[in-house]
Amino acid sequence: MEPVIEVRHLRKTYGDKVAVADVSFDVHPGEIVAVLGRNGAGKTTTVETVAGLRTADGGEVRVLGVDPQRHPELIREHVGIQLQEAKLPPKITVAEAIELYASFYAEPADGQELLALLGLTEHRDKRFDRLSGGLQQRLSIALALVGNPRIAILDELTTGLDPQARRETWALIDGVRRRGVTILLVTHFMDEAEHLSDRVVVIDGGRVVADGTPAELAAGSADQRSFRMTTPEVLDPALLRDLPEVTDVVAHGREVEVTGTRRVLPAVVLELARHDVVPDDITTVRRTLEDVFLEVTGSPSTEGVPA
Ligand SMILES: Nc1ncnc2c1ncn2[C@@H]1O[C@H](COP(=O)(O)OP(=O)(O)OP(=O)(O)O)[C@@H](O)[C@H]1O
Repeated sequence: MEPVIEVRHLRKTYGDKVAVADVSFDVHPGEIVAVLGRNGAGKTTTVETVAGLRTADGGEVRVLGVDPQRHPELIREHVGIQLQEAKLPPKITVAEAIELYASFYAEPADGQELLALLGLTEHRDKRFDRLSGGLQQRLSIALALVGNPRIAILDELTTGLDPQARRETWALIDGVRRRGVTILLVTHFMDEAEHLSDRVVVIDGGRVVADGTPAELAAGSADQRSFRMTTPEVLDPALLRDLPEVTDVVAHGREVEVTGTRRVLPAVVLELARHDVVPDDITTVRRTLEDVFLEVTGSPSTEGVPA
């Protein structure tokens, strides 16, 4: 199937500041793709360019086959966008906001159904300024979906929410996906990307540093393996570091973690045997997305509960 979003060598600068240096990725129909990266990585600039809200300085963006800058009416009709800060009149109620947004579209979604999908039915008469952060967030998602979009762009979906509200929001996104909406999601939370998305595009310093399914990213490159073992005596890591199959050795006392090529395990065991060392408790190491993030960006992602 043709991708519904194609980004090729996107570049965007603000004066001297390079916000996006070179970003390319595709999104296919029905996929949930997370754009993951720390603050300032260039995520928002990227997705706002996809939505036609910013103009690229270089590269190419195609949404549903067209340049979003040239066909704003098509983008408005088929792309729903939830931006970082929902700006609504303070006194508007939940139901009124949905009705107002629905009036912008020729064929809007069923407002009642949307309220139910997002758990807002019982809050329909509450004023916007009286809603908790979690409810405001849900309303902003509902508003992004009210035009029955084929693509929804959700930026920092759960920032500022408590852990329970985050989990609830995740469950709602699963519901949105089941409606067949393609979702481009911006997040700086690893667990969110891992939980919600089919594919993760990691952006750092305005460039894509990794792109794959959460499982692919966690598995690492096909040629890389890591394992842990315990040795009878504390081992001099230099013994293993010189092997051509080994790329890294980390020792904590008798516990050693070795990373290397596909053949690293037999090479290490053979080398140890030459020194009469028989390792014990050999286990292969499965990397998490957090490890991948660390590896490709050089520092941890934002962890834990949003501030
Ligand atoms: N309108 C603007 N004018 C000048 N600089 C900008 C503008 N918008 C973004 N930037 C800068 O471009 C870089 C990328 O910003 P962007 O908002 O795309 O990153 P982000 O990954 O979405 O970060 P955040 O999670 O903080 O929104 C940042 O250094 C930011 O300060």
